[in-house]
Amino acid sequence: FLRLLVRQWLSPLHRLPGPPSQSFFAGNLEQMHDMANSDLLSQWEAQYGPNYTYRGFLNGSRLMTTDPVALSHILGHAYDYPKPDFVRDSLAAMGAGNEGLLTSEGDVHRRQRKILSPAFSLSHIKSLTPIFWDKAEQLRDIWLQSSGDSVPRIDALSYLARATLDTIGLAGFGYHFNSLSSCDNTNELAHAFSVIFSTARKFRLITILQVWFPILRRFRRHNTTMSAAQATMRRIGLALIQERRETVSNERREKKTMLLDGDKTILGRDILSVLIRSNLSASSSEQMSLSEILCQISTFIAAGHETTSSALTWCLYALVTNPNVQTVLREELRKLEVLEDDRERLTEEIMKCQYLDWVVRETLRLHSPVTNTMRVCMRDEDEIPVDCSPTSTAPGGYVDKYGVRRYTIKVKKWDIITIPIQAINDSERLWGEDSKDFKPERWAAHSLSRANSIPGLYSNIMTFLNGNPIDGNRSCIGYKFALLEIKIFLYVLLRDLKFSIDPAMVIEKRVNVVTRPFVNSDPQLGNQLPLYMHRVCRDDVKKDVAVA
Ligand code: HEM
Repeated sequence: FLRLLVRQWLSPLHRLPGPPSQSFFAGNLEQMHDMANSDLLSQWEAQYGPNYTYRGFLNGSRLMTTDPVALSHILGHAYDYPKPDFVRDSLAAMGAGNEGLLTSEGDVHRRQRKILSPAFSLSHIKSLTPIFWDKAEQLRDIWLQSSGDSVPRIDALSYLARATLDTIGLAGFGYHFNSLSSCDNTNELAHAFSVIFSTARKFRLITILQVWFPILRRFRRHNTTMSAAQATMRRIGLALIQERRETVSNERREKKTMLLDGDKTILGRDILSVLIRSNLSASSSEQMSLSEILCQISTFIAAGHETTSSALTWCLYALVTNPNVQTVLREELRKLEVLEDDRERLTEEIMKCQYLDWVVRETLRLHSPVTNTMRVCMRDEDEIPVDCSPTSTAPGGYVDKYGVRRYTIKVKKWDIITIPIQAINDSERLWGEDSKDFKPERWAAHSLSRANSIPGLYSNIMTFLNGNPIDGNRSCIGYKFALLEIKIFLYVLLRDLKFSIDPAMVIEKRVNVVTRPFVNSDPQLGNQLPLYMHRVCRDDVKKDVAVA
């Protein structure tokens, strides 16, 4: 504790400008708690520039940066700037385990990422598309059946969450959650994960204390549910691994081809099978242990399920609040219908459809499922470079608290850095005055905008974190999986269904690891997105296009 106080006292971050602290104990943390629905970070950026500090526990200064040059440096040197221990611990407790890709660091991470990479290559992800099609069509049929001639109201969030859970179960490790077909949470694993992610987090002092005093983490809410979920996960995971190992050993014995291109069956194609093959091909010192493989299974669920369902839900929200965009998109997607008999070609064309791509990028920009992440400096000291290029209103660099213009930020070991993913994605400084508006067309002229310098893995947005790593790649390994899944779901759902929303309903964002919608007037119902929907036919599409 004393070390913490001394470290905070000695941190060079004190020199940076930033908002005044609100309390000695919690700094600005309480103020920042509901920032998904406030304009707090935009205001701070406008007032203090892209590099500033806010205050954490006992007024410790933490760096907040939306500066593309600083971001490239911090995220590019991922092993010198790992996730802080309390973030890893909290992700581990939420299902990712202590030895999975999301929570491992340094050489262990490098080794795991190398073994996992083949399973996330585009060619392999494409071979999983039959699962995406099946689950999207199953959901569409459920919604079509309930739509009939009337206009029913459904909670899009809960259905999409079930559909994406089923998808990751099958594509990730060949497991049938069957949560779309059984709406009552009867699957023990599905139930465990739904409890963990369902509760909105309140601002609580104990949460801050748990960051600094690990012993208090024993009193986390849902610890019992989590332990039960982890035990269930372990039991099911061990059985799945054993099954896959036997299949892969048989394959090797029979010298079957390791790649299954051309084969339309799913068996043996799931990410876990590819991981086990890739692991067996690695040298024994590089191989993952059984417990590491087990952790990857829960990591796929924790990292790949709620994130994708959140993205899809916000896509539908963006489309109901921008009905003209929904009409144009449906028209574009319906043009691809002629390829229905050739699924492979249709999938290729869906991936190439420019308007769909703009809509998805724009949704992921404005509604990033993960709104921020944290890093801690592990170099004894470092100088983080900042954007030095002058703008029309300001010269490059930043002015510190003492009025000195500086071109780097000095940091010391243990200094904490917040990467505000959503605030980078909708920064007015980077995206222009209309940065908060949903405008798919902005992507037509994107290469000319200042946002072009954001080091995002995908489309200069930070939703999947950074591309071009220098040392250590911590960007989302599943982003191709997510994009393909999102696009196929949107094609299937929008082609036959038209969605709308009650215009009087106020939708807010609630963040609990991922961002989900919440109806302001219905807090007791928790996270939800109530939408109206009805079946569309060709004539409706023509009429809508004429109006749009
Ligand atoms: C729209 C959907 C998704 C979003 C927005 C998303 C976002 C992210 C972000 C922001 C990170 C970095 C977290 C950090 O370092 O602080 C990440 C990492 C990761 N994601 Fe995703 N993700 C998505 C889908 C998926 C899917 C479908 C999978 C797996 C099937 C997946 C697996 C992972 C894994 C394993 C990591 C850890 C990578 C590493 O540290 O090397 N994600 N994701």
